Formats: sequence, structure tokens, C-alpha cells
Amino acid sequence: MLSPRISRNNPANMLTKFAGIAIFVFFVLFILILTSSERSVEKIEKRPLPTSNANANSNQEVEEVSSLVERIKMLEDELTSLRTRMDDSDDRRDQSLNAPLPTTKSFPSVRYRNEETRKRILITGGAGFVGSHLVDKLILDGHEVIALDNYFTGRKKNIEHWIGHPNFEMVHHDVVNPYFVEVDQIYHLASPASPPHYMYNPVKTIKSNTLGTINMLGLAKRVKATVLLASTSEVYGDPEIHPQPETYWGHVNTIGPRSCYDEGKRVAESLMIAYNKQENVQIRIARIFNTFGPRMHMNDGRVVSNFIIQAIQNKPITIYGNGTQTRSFQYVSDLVDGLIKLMNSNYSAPVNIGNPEEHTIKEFATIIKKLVNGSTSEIKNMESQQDDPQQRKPDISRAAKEIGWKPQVLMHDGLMKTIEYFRAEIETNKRGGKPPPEPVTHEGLEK
Ligand SMILES: O=c1ccn([C@@H]2O[C@H](COP(=O)(O)OP(=O)(O)O[C@H]3OC[C@@H](O)[C@H](O)[C@H]3O)[C@@H](O)[C@H]2O)c(=O)[nH]1
Repeated sequence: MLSPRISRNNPANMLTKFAGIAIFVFFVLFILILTSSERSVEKIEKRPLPTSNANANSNQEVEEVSSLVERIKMLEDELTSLRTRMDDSDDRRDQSLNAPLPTTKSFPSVRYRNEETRKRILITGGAGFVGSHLVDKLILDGHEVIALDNYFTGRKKNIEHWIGHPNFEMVHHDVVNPYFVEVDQIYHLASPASPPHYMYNPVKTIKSNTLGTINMLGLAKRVKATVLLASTSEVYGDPEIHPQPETYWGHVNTIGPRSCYDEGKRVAESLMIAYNKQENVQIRIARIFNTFGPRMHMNDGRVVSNFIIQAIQNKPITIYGNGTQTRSFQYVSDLVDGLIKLMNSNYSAPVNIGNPEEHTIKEFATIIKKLVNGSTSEIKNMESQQDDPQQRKPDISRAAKEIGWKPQVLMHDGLMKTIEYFRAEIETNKRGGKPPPEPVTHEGLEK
């Protein structure tokens, strides 16, 4: 289905609009003729019958009547010309509807698959950072993809290169409401993932992860699809075990500012297990660790985009707290490979997908500053964030054993590609006369 904006620009629709305007003008003119002829008849009827005394005025009256008749004639001519124009426009519209669609857009060549190996795949959050990379990979691999997004954090820009491709459909839809479609697989990614974004509307975050997951599981049950949940390392909360294996139950503050996301995802996992047990729905659970790469939003607010944007613009690099907290960052293409491998495995228990290369945030700030060649940014400590996990690193032995996956891209190489992406984005912004991007902080988004 095309996006509403694109269908509004369709030449057929513009012609329909023109025909509508013409009909309206036609109607107004018709009323005008009616009223003016009625008025003239009334005028004539109300006048006293000409007497011998009135002979002097009779010539004038005859003139008036004939001028009115002339006006009516003129209006009739205009009406005929309008009718002809409307007929022409109808013809042109019919022609344009029958004409072949313009073929100016070219697409990357995609693998050919026959009916047996080609799958129909639904991706919720398909216009988002991770979702759009998954769309690319699956279409290139010859599958049919339907992407759903409510555009809260997703952007049409991320998937516009596929719009019009016969194997792709973009649907504006919020997973909080049910959605029905015949598919073989569902990647359920829809949810804001950056802390300032998911904290912005905590109720909505909970709804997306609970109602959204119920809706996708209901759909999977009905059409017998396999459903993969994009869960998160945040289910481990502020972990007391390091690195974190899937067997760790986690340490989450149920009433803290992160709970809308952490608990939302934990309930989503519970729902997956329940539908699997009770309804025999085929499920996959990916616990995704910190991920970065091109197409992260400039206002994403997570550490990678914030630090890179700050370093490129020589603005202070903002560390929340003392920077001793750790994270392990994976490049987006590794994550996408992991998700596809997991989906196509037979493994239904949770699997960590992340890169175990661990750094303190302080180290990470220095790395970014060095990679953004020539950056003169100072490194600045800010107030720490409540419940910020102090250490995080995935144990990925299960992923290696069960789905044969491990990350391939070095953090350094991924960062170089991401820096290049943000440089280009900032440049485009500048050319478009937009103000320089301000990395989003928790407080910033609240305001
Ligand atoms: O400008 C910043 C942004 C972030 N940080 C710090 O950098 C660390 C990482 O923060 P991010 O916001 O990138 O992401 P978090 O690790 O807190 O949460 C993420 O976890 C895994 C995923 O599921 C989600 O993408 C997200 O919730 C935190 O300690 C944070 O306080 C800064 O020091 N400065």
C-alpha cells in the first residue's frame, strides 16, 4: 500500500480534484441563471399593464428585457464550454488511470525465490533504526515484507528506497491496535528503545509492549506464523551478575523511571512463553544489547549518537555520572544477522544478541573524540541518571551454540561508518537551513 502522501500526489487524484471544482462552478452558475431569470419574470409580471400614458416607458422596458435575454444566452454559452472542459478532464483522467505507472524509480536487484522458499514477513517498527535494516536484508534476500510503523521514532526516510517495489508494503499502523494479514513470520520490533524516548510517554511504552505483543501473538496464532520478539538487555536491569547469561533473572526497579520499558519487555517475554505453552504459537525471543549504526535518529538520545554529534560539532561530550558504568556495543548489521538466524532456528528460549567488547562510558567518550578526527570537544560530566545500569556485557555462548551466531564487525569499523553517516546528516541539515542538531537528553525531551 502506498503512503497517504504519495497517493495524494497521484495525477489521477489531481484530475479528480479538478473535476470536483468544475462541478462546483457549474452548480453555482446554474443557480445564478435560475435566480436571475426568475427575478426578471417577476419584474415583468409585477409591472402595471402599459396604458396610453405609459407608452413613453415601453421602449425602455423592451430594451431591459432583451438585455436580460442576452445575459442568459451568455451564461448558457459559458455553461456549454464548462461542460466540454469537464468531459475533456474526464477523458484525461481515464487515460491516466489506464497508463502504465512511471518506471523512473530503480531498485537494487533482489534475489529470486520461488513460491516454496519465498516468505511473507511482517516487521513491526519497520521504519525504525533496526527495523529498516531488517527490511533491507530480507527484501534483498528475495522475501516479501510488510512494514508497520506509527512513526513515533521511525521515519519514512529509512525505507523510502523500497516504496513502489513489488515485494514491499509500508503500512502506517500502531501495534496497540490489532492488525490482520496473512504472513509466515513476524518480527515484532515496535517500541521506542532510547531511554529518553521510552520515558517520554511511559504509558504508551507499556501499551506498545503489552497490547502490541498480544496483538502480534494473536495474529501469529490465527495465521500460524512464527513470531520473534525484540526483547532487551534491560530485562536484566542493573545486573548483579556479570557478564549476563540468559539464565539470569535480572534486577529491575519496578517503580523506577526505566520500568515502563524494562517491565514492558519482561511482560512481553511472559506473553510469548504463555502463548507458546497454551496456544502452541512458535516463538523466538532476542535479548538485544546496545546497538548502533547509520539511520539512528539525530534526536535518538542514546550515547553513540549523542557523543558522535557532539564531537563532530566540537560541543562538550556529555557523560552522565562519573562514566565508570560500562556498555558493550554491537553494529546494526550483526544484530540483523542474529535476528534472522534466530527466527529461522528452532530455538524458543531467550537468546542474547550483542557484542561482548565492553568499555566504560568514559573510555567510550575518548574513543569517539579520537575517531572524529580533529574534534576539540571537551569531555564533561553531568548529573547521573536514576537506575542507570552500572555494568552490561552479554554472555553470547547460547547464541553461538544454538543459532551459530557471533558478531563480525569490530566496534571501531562500525563507529567509522556511523560517524560518516552523521557527518552527512549534519551537512544535509545545514544545506536545508535547519539549526544544528542538539543531542537529546532526558530533561530535554521532557520539556
Ligand atoms: O549523552 C549521553 C547519553 C548516555 N550516556 C550514558 O551512556 C550509557 C548508555 O546509555 P544509552 O542511552 O545509550 O543506552 P542504555 O544502555 O542506557 O539503554 C539501552 O539499553 C539497551 C537497549 O535495549 C536500548 O537501546 C536502551 O534502553 C548510560 O550509562 C548513559 O547514562 C551518557 O553518558 N551520555
